[in-house]
Amino acid sequence: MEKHTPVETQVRGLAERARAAARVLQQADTRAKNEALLGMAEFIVRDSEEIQKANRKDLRNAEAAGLDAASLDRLTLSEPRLQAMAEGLREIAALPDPVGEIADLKFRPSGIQVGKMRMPIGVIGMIYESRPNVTADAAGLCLKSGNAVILRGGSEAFHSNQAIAERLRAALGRARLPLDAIQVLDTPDRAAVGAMIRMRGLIDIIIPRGGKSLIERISAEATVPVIKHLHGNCHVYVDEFANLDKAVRIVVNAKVQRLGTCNTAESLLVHQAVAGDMLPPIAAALREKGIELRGCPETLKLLPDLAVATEEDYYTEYLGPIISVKVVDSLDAAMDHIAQYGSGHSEAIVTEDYSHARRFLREVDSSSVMVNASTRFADGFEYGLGAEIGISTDKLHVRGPVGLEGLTTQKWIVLGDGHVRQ
Ligand SMILES: NC(=O)C1=CN([C@@H]2O[C@H](COP(=O)(O)OP(=O)(O)OC[C@H]3O[C@@H](n4cnc5c(N)ncnc54)[C@H](OP(=O)(O)O)[C@@H]3O)[C@@H](O)[C@H]2O)C=CC1
Ligand SMILES: N[C@@H](CCC(=O)OP(=O)(O)O)C(=O)O
Repeated sequence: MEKHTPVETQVRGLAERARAAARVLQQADTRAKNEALLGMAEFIVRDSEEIQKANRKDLRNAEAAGLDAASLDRLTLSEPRLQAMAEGLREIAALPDPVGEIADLKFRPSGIQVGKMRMPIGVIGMIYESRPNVTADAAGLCLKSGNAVILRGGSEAFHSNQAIAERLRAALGRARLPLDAIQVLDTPDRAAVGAMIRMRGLIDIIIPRGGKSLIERISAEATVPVIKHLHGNCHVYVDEFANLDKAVRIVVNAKVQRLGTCNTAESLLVHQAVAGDMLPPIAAALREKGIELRGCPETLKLLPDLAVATEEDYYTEYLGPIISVKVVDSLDAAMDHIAQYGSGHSEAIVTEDYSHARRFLREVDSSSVMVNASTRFADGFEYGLGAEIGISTDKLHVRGPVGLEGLTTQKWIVLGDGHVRQ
């Protein structure tokens, strides 16, 4: 008989219970799911002091471990953030239920009707950063889309996630839905991640949200299908036909609006024909916001006091107040640079030229490609999905911001009335 480690046995138990819960959830009616979502919001608000107490424990440990200020901020659950989490759950309750939706129903010459019905995926395993609000967002989206979920948040958020999960599960119980529809791993041991990603047959999809170390492990070890939500080395390309005012606004917003998110711009490309006019004001606007620029030799001719950008810089997602800069001699060179160094997340062109905009949209192979807009728009809420589980940098089964629909699949349905094939 195959031997399992204690962690593997623990994760298998969770996955088996999730599988059983998923079968019930698949049939759950919208009213029960919404009742649970509203209950989750209610309990999070009601027990906000308890949740913040657990969060303070995490914050103390994280501070002692020397976590940086941006990460501490992401970990913090203030009263307004808990209110926002609750509001997010209420918004998910208000979204239409995608499960059971029938589309494309058509008569065939044989007389049968053929169409597609939207279904939950089943059991989702999610591994994500130390941002405890994601626990509620992800659980809410999975529930509404009829999926059971096993959540593994960052270890720094361990106590916060346990406290939130307790409230989420209490709401499931009140709505008479299976508690095992939402389970949070109760160990920070990374071996549990290794076990989750090999639970083929019990977990249907793994959604990893994270950076390099997570990518490497998933790529080497996962046997369960994966929808990667990975790092964003996002670019803004200021074309030779760019409008200066738009360029400054877009570059500043894409870099500065939130430094630590995956859709933040990490690299600025500027066409050489306009670099002399546009780089100095763009650089000044970025520096005013405390951003350090690291440039190529051409950039340094215009802005000699900058640090030199190395090859490594162009591959780097800083998640902080630094941006790499490169002067390029054509639209093709900009797109080649993005193809080589980018992570396929989100890229923007600033241009007034229709043909360049069209080529950029068509030829850049990233999950979101934008014309004259900030990469920070790559977000489920901004795209009208209501909420998001994250941004898929994979091409299968869903790409870009993933909302309720991305957490479902479609099966074929056939309606006959005694029809047989000739
Ligand atoms: N595309 C998207 O939707 C999103 C992408 N991101 C990306 O995430 C990154 C920032 O988040 P960050 O917190 O640094 O991410 P990390 O990759 O460090 O951590 C994310 C999660 O993965 C776990 N993990 C990391 N490495 C391993 C490993 N080798 N084995 C097992 N588990 C592992 C972490 O656990 P542990 O706590 O043990 O470290 C944590 O739960 C950025 O690159 C950002 O772009 C962030 C949000 C959304
Ligand atoms: N869509 C989000 C970014 C994705 C996200 O949640 O990233 P992160 O803040 O790194 O966990 C936003 O635009 O704020």
